[in-house]
Order: sequence, then structure tokens, then C-alpha cells
Amino acid sequence: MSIKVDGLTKVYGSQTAVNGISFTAGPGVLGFLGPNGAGKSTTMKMLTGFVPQSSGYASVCGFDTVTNSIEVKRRIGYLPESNPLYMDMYVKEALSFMAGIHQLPNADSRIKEVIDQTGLTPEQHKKIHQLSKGYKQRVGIAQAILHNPEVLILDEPTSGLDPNQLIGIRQLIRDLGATKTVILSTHIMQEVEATCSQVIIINKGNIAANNTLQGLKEQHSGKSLEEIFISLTN
Ligand SMILES: Nc1ncnc2c1ncn2[C@@H]1O[C@H](COP(=O)(O)OP(=O)(O)OP(=O)(O)O)[C@@H](O)[C@H]1O
Repeated sequence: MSIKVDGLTKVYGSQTAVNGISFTAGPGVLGFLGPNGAGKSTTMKMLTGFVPQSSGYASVCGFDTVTNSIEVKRRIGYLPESNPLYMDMYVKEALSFMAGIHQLPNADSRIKEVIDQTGLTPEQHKKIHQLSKGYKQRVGIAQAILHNPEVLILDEPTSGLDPNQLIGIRQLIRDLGATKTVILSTHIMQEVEATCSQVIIINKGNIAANNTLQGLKEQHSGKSLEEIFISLTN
């Protein structure tokens, strides 16, 4: 399994945002669902080493996220919810900058490959601030996959996109999930149906469900994913 999480907990002041959760994930797309404030982003930030946990353990490809964070960062790509980008850079310039940080050999050919893969080719000569939201998301994904990580953490990568962009990005996520372990946080149930093999529903910092999409539906006697989500998080 590429991701192992055991008793992972994050406490902010007096609030327990993530309460001792445990799960594993391997290649495929894992849908990480939950209401606003459930603890999804906090869990993702702990997995990427962006914030330290209060207690518990997480590993990525066998490396402890706290004691081996450099090895983890080599193997993980992260698109944060806010998708922070260098708006004044050209698309290729930003990717080249990231390639430098990762010390990628053959950076130029890898950048070209990633631009093709994320559908950025027609917009590649623009500055990032000139791009539409959908294309900015594609740049965020391109940056996350540039170093060809085994694990991808995508925090609401499709929020606010039009249906055409949605379809394109979902297809890209499915393609990435064919070889990588992808953790996808989303509020769009249709998206989960279209892309995910495994689903975790988190509520108030606790795991309320962890199953295959099929298994979850069987467990809840054929209810829709939306109905299951509502019944487990209310
Ligand atoms: N830096 C922080 N300091 C204090 N509290 C925080 C901090 N970050 C998150 N929280 C709190 O932790 C809880 C979980 O937040 P988190 O962002 O992980 O939820 P989420 O499931 O990603 O929500 P959303 O779907 O709205 O993005 C929330 O109550 C939030 O206010």
C-alpha cells in the first residue's frame, strides 16, 4: 500500500480536527468525502508533511511523513485547495521553476510531456494570471505531477469549473489513477461515481465509511451516494 495512516490526529487549540483516523490506499482513485470542516484538508496536509500531526502515524511509500519528509516529498504531488500559483510567470516558466526545485533531469522534455498530458498545449505561452480557472487548475495539476510522483493528493481540484473543463479534468484524474495512488477530495458525488474506486467518508474528524464504491452501495441497499453521504454525516 502506498499510503498507511494509523491513529492520525490533529488538534488545533481545543478543537480536534482529525480524530485518530486509520486507513490504507493503493493505486487507483480514492474519493475523500465529508462535509465542510470534516477534516479532509487537514488530513491531506498531514499526509504531505505540510502540517505535523498531534499524534498517530502516516507513511507514503513506506516513508514516515515526519521523520522522512524529504523522501515523502519526492514521491508525493499535492494540489492544495487554494491552488497557489505564481501568477506573473508564464506556464512553461512556472513548470521550469518547479523542475529546478525537483532537480529533474531532462526537464524540457518532461515539461513538454506534462503540458500535453494536462491539455495545456493551446495555453502554454500565456502568463498564469491570463488563464481561465480551469486552465489554472491544469497548471496546478501539471506542477503536482511534474516529478512523476507515485502518490497524488488533489484537494477539490474541480471546484468552480464549467462542465467541459470538468469532463477533461476528471478524465485526467482517471488516467493518473491507472498507475498512481490518487486521493481526491471533492463535494461532487457525480465526480466520485465517475472517477473513484474506493471511498472514505469523514465526518467531524472520524471515518464514517471506508469501502469500495460498489461495496458502499451494497451496504446501503442501493441508495445513491448522495443519500449515503447525507445519512452518514447528519
Ligand atoms: N490552522 C488552523 N487553525 C485552527 N483551526 C483549523 C485550522 N485549519 C483547520 N482548522 C479547523 O479544523 C476543522 C477541519 O478543517 P478542514 O479544512 O480540514 O476541513 P475540510 O473537511 O477540508 O473542509 P472543507 O470541505 O470546507 O474544505 C475545521 O473546523 C477548521 O476550522
